[in-house]
Amino acid sequence: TEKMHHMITHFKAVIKEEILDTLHLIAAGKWVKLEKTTYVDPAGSTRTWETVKRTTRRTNTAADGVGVVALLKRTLHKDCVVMVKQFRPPMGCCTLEFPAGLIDEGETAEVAALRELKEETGYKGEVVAVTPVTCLDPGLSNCTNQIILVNINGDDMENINPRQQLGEKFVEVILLPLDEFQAKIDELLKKEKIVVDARVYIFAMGMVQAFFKPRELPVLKQ
Ligand SMILES: Nc1nc(=O)[nH]c2c1ncn2[C@H]1C[C@H](O)[C@@H](COP(=O)(O)OP(=O)(O)O)O1
Repeated sequence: TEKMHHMITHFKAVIKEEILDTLHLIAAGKWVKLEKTTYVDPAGSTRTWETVKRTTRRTNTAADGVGVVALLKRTLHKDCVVMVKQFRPPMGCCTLEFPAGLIDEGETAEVAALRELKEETGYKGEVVAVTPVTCLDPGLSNCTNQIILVNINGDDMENINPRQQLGEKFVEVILLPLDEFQAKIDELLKKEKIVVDARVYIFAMGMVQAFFKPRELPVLKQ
């Protein structure tokens, strides 16, 4: 296993992708393309993989898109996570997601996050933290995201009656209290045919740990 670990950490990965890209294009649409990626595995065998890529990826942006974890903070209200529900054609149903979108040409992830939040929810936020570039479904696609943590001052006049700026999109805004985030998502899932985004549910599980089991001391396992 030590030899295997060495081979994996010294993986030489994809070979001459820029040349093989054009030779091994299987199909291309306006938004996505399907390619055959050639790479060398740890045992030295040359293999191929069917890879989905976005055609919209910019050369000067770190990630394809952003996801926004937006916390709405208002006097005399519980802090709420600002969520969006929308019909997603690939899923054939509605999904519960963090506000999100693709990064436009020349935009930073932070600017894209505040723009998408404003468009999809109407809220004006302030960036609190930014994740590194994260992968989304690496067995399928090279798609990447940065998650931006944003605070929204709900007492600010601008955020009292937020108005979405959607264009051709149809997005429903759902506010869920942070301290009951997982329970409220579970309620929604029971009530309607909706699929929750993995990042959202993992965040919800993390919140349960943070609220109810902070600094749990290590104990002897039974
Ligand atoms: N895979 C896609 N197929 C499409 O037919 N259209 C697509 C795909 N991905 C993006 N888009 C279109 C739809 C929107 O008009 C724009 C921008 O999407 P954006 O709002 O940035 O991202 P999402 O919220 O994740 O849709 O791209």
